[in-house]
Amino acid sequence: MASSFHRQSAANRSATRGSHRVAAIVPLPHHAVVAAVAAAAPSAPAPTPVPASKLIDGKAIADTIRGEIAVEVAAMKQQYNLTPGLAVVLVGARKDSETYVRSKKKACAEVGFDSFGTDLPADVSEEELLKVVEDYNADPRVHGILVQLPLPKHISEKRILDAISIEKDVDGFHPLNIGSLAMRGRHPLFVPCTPKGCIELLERMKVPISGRKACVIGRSNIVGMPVALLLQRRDATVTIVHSKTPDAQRICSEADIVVAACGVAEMVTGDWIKPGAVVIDVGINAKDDPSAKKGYRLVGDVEFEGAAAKASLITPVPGGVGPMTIAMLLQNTLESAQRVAKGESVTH
Ligand SMILES: Nc1nc2c(c(=O)[nH]1)N[C@@H](CN(C=O)c1ccc(C(=O)N[C@@H](CCC(=O)O)C(=O)O)cc1)CN2
Repeated sequence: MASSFHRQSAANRSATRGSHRVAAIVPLPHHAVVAAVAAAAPSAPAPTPVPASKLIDGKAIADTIRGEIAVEVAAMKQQYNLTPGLAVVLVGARKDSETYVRSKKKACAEVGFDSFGTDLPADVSEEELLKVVEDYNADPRVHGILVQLPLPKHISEKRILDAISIEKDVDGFHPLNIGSLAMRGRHPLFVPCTPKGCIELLERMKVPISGRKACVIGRSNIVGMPVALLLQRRDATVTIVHSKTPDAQRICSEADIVVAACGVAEMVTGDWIKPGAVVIDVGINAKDDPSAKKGYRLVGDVEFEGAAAKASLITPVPGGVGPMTIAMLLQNTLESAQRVAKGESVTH
């Protein structure tokens, strides 16, 4: 096909204008053929833009929260002469982890926190990493410790997370914090940041939770399981669906609130969504896109256009849950520093 597809050169086009001469034709390079075919082919209808009123703007909400935290930090400095401090430990050189760690340190500076950082090589030993955690446990300037995940395979994530002092566990991953989250009448010192961010989005958007059916897709320790516990604590009727759940789509399509945290790009399509449901998309996946500058774009675990057509409210990716993760980390660190400032003893 390419060889039979031709265009007029600019010179030939101008020569034809008004003269009815038959223009000479020149072969077109392959890439131009492809572009021209695409332009000539009946194109798929452009997706209908999602109305702004349906979008949960996580970035704007996170910015508001960060502003609120900055005000509290200034007050704390004045009243108690105390500055909240966050220690961030990075192991290895994963590009995404480096980006998140940079964003966390920048966010600390913006709200007036002190930040401390330790960058370790990917082949660091478990013992060396434990020593770093223990030093931060003992440092009174540090109110929160965060070890960026994932860790290299040779390091036991469990051993490292368990070593973080419970009163500095601002990621909320310590088993005592998760255990308290699961028990009625108990209150964890810290709630994991991404699940906490999902609930904060629902609450700030005034989405009723009590008595509603919620479906959480995914059962990870970091997101699926704690977000399900948080929804249940707010009196939602929660179903967790996962890779072994028969008929996950039907179960999800009965939910008033959907939290997608399955880690599979665009798995949750419009037919999973009940008309009027609220959709919180936790996924961040890179999808090839030759038209994008980087050659890819970020998509969630939800197929956005299809789900948005059914939902009453939906988070975009990027700009939905992601920015809330860092805002909640700051909030947890502030709470930790406030406990110290007020001399509150930490009990479980
Ligand atoms: N110790 C931890 N490790 C990891 C956590 C965590 O909560 N604690 N969560 C994720 C990564 N993460 C924070 O660490 C994180 C992920 C995404 C975002 C974010 O703002 N995403 C943006 C898009 C960013 C981009 O362009 O790539 C968005 O969704 O708008 C912030 C933090 C795993 N590790």
